[in-house]
Amino acid sequence: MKIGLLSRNRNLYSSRRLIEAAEERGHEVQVIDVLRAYMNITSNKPTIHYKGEKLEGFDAVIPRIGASVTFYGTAVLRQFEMMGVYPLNESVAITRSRDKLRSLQLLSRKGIGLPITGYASKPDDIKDMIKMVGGAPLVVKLLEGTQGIGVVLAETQKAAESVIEGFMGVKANILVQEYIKEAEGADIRCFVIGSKVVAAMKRQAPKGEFRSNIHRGGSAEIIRITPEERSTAVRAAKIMGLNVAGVDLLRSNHGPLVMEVNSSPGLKGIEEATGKDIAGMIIDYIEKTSEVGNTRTRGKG
Ligand SMILES: Nc1ncnc2c1ncn2[C@@H]1O[C@H](COP(=O)(O)OP(=O)(O)OP(=O)(O)O)[C@@H](O)[C@H]1O
Ligand SMILES: [Mg+2]
Ligand SMILES: [Mg+2]
Repeated sequence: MKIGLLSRNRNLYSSRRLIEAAEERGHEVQVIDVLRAYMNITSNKPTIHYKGEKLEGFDAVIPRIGASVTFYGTAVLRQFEMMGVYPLNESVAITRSRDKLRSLQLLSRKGIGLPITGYASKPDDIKDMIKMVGGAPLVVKLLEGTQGIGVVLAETQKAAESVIEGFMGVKANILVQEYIKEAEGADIRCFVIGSKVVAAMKRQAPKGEFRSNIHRGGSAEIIRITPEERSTAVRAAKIMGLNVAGVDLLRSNHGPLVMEVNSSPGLKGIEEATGKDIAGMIIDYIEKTSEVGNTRTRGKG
């Protein structure tokens, strides 16, 4: 097969591993920096050019589109879809998963367990909003945050009020969420391929910290998950329309709660923690599933 890897940097661990796994299996891989691709959207003959040449003959594309290039990156991916190229994850599913509110709404509609979550733009009554989500302690999250930055635990009503007021004062988009204390500073990353969790790791925050992000000093180890956790992760990926997803769960005393569903989950942490060849499994999955039009949007993007 000829596989396009949509990635801004071929030297990142995930890109390197995917190239390696594809080449080991006899496939040809071209790395495409989406920002450098340009497209012709004339009726009926979608084309993509790259460095002066037409991109042709691809059987599949693997999107590894960073959050900061979602808009243009998904447009390039959509163009591939319109050309009949099989996408590992579809553009519509990626767009959907990048919108945290939309994702939570979709998951809630299907009855997936979620922490009680509130969202507001300019509430007149912050006290009532806090009451609505069950009161302090609360987790307040900047929607644009990653790696745990902008995730704050407000332990008291007063702290919650002032954190929310503070974020709103600088016009930040925030979520206000029930604090799952019994998770004890851990979350579980389930790596889903197709309809299976192929690997799972537990990330544990250091002492005195509730955020399990590796960037915040968290540590990762392989973990056995329960059948309920397994089915929750698989269902969440499916609801988002993602073939490959990183589903983050919190263990609450009323079952697994989905924190988020990631459409370009990194391979480094999970391969190191579990010793599994996730890149190889992704390429095997593409071999089994890549067919023209084998997407929910039937190649219409
Ligand atoms: N409602 C919650 N209850 C308990 N712990 C939480 C809750 N929300 C988040 N955490 C902890 O804080 C960490 C960071 O939160 P989250 O994953 O939402 O933000 P982020 O990692 O900054 O964002 P992103 O994953 O998009 O980069 C989680 O991994 C988890 O350990
Ligand atoms: Mg996170
Ligand atoms: Mg996240």
